[in-house]
Amino acid sequence: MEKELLYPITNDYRFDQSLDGMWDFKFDSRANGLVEGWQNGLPNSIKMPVPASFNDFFTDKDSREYTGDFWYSKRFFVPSMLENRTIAIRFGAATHRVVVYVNGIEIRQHEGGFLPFQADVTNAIRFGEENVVSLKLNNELSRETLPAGDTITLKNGKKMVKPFFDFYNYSGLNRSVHLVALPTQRITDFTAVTKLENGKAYVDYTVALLNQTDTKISVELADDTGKTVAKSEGDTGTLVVNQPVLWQVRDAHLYRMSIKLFKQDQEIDEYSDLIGLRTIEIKGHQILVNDKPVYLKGFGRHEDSIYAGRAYDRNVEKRDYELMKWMGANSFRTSHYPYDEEAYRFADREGFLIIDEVPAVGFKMAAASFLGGLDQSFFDGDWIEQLYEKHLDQIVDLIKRDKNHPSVLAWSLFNEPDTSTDSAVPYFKKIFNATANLDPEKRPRTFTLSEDDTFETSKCKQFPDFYLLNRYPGWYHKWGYEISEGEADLRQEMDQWQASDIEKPIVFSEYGADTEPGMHKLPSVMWSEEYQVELLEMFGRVFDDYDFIQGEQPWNLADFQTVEGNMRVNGNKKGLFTRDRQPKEAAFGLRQRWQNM
Ligand SMILES: CCC[C@@H]1NC[C@@H](O)[C@H](O)[C@H]1C(=O)O
Repeated sequence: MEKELLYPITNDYRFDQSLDGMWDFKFDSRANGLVEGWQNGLPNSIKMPVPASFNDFFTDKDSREYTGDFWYSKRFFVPSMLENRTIAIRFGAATHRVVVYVNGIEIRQHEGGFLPFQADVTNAIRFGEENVVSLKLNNELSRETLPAGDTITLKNGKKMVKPFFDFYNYSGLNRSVHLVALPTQRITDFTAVTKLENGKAYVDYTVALLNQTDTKISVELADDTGKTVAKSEGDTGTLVVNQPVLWQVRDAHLYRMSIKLFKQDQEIDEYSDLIGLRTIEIKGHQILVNDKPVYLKGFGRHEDSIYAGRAYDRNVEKRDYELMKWMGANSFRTSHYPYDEEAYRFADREGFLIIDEVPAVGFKMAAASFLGGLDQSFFDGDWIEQLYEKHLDQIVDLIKRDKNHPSVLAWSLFNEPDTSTDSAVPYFKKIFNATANLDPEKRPRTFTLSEDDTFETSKCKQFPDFYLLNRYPGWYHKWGYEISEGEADLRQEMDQWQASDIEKPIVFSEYGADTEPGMHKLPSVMWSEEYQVELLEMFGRVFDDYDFIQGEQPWNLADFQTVEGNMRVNGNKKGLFTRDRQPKEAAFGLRQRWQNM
């Protein structure tokens, strides 16, 4: 659980320098880098881009599939003028775990490959000189890690991951690295929660400090013209905005919240960030934004692109937003892990709603179906206690990092966990109880129900504030000419939800068909573009017949890289767009449906 996750900025008190670029890189297959002194720098290393996954740069299989310890290292200068400040290195993510060394001294460790963390290096660096940061990463999976899987050792001695999910185990420094200099007495966090009443916005805020002695706080809110519209003082308070311009879905308006810290009337720190004035509520079968019902049109996505793997690439993000806007979308789920912080800033600006998901994926032994399936309940495993600690830790940090984004609609605490056995219930009860008050705004919490976890079979329907359904009739069962049976089964389940006393919205968070771009067949067959069109049309017909269905997010926005398997053709091809972001036939049909909604 990180203490400080504020996004790095530069101003008169704070300094932020990127350490992105080419780093030294070296595999440590015998895990003896530490003994050989790699914490002081890497001998006989190669150069590796940061941010990037290392996997797809290589031409040999052993390097691409490498599993185990591997090191990054970089020399960096710290100017003397930064003395008397806290010096830290902030990592956007390191996948999946890391030990941080500076000038040979171990600074800290971090577990969890999709959230930021900060290493305070003040006592290890030398001012006015070159310093060296060395990182020992590890990308193995286990049943007590997020995401879940196994790691095996082959007869040839090579390690290999066996994920309980299908996205590729891209590894490395997948997000930006920053060198930051901070005031020793400083702002470490803030919250801003909006209420709307009688045409005014009331922003209840809190400010957290490191070392509060003799300090005072002032807070201002400025509109997008820079005009101050509200002021307050103190570490908690309410900013009152007359005639607020609200943050609306696909019509975003942002305000800049500026916090100033004074000591004996002298300003010693300032932090500002953009917020949106809006409210979110689940009411009966509806999702309300600013008291108005919203129907979610969007996608499950992946951070995935050619060459850099899972690395955050703002060029890809920009193209994905242009595609989603072209489609008439208004939302997406960060399947199956927290995305880079910039992706949420895109959504804040574009007025997109985000279902923000932790990497609690693979919590289902049958999902290891690429490995022939493992027949037992995941929640009966002896790994559950360890897993719970890491799971809660990552939910805490996810909410701490993303709580002030107007785009965040809800928190997804699992993807397709096995909720078909009683042993799931105590685990879910602990997670949902422990996370009930983490979000100051108390946004809805949910998880995706896999297609084996139906209205009849799931034992955990009592927990979510609304439902995310992953359903694959027409693909994983009742496929091809049998699709009419698949539709009938789906309608039967929807009738059960409708007949129940459950008064919560349902969003379809996954449905789709693998589709080979350019494959055409009349009449359609599976894998053809025509089949994907017909399957999505089938789902559209069902959605239109049940008013408690309040959202549709087909799987996936784009094709993406997966593990190898006899059910994958160089990746998952359920994208509405190809991996290089060009449309398949189904994109045009779905666009027309959404334009007319
Ligand atoms: C029946 C499970 C479907 C599965 N759901 C999780 C996604 O991460 C996968 O990509 C998707 C698929 O297999 O296409």
